[in-house]
Amino acid sequence: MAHKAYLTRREVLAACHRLHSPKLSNEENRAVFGKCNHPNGHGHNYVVEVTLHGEVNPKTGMLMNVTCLKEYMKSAIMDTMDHKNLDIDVPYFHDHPSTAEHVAIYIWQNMKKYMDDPSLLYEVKVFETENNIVLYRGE
Ligand SMILES: CC(=O)C(=O)[C@H]1CNc2nc(N)[nH]c(=O)c2N1
Ligand SMILES: O=P(O)(O)OP(=O)(O)OP(=O)(O)O
Ligand SMILES: [Zn+2]
Repeated sequence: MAHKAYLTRREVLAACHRLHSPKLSNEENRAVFGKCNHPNGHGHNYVVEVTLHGEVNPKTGMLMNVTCLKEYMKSAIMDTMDHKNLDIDVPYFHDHPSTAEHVAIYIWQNMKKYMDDPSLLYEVKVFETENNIVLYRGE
């Protein structure tokens, strides 16, 4: 019987953003997002944890070589988001406020695009700060 396990890799990226919704007026944006709506933006060191769930190959003892997961995360997360202005450099955030919720959803969708077997993706966890954390499982 093949065992199933969860495999998680962590990456840290630095990016800046401004919480602002084009669907709200400037006054509403200020009221909703407060200091995070400041026009000049602010930065975070985002911690991202991607978790896979699948069978452990009895021959290799691996669900997936972590090196492979690292490559997926480089393409889907680091190359597109690290040291960028999310609202300018990442098209997804041109019409989605760059909240941690949307960052997690964006990463989920991008990982699915790069993975050879997207069915292995179980969860994306985004720590926007040490205190603000979002968990997304594709719902
Ligand atoms: C703190 C910050 O710098 C933020 O950008 C926070 C402000 N509040 C907030 N609330 C959410 N539900 N999701 C967020 O990403 C977020 N970012
Ligand atoms: O408001 P910040 O940017 O300091 O980020 P935070 O984690 O929401 O701050 P706190 O949890 O201390 O309010
Ligand atoms: Zn922020």
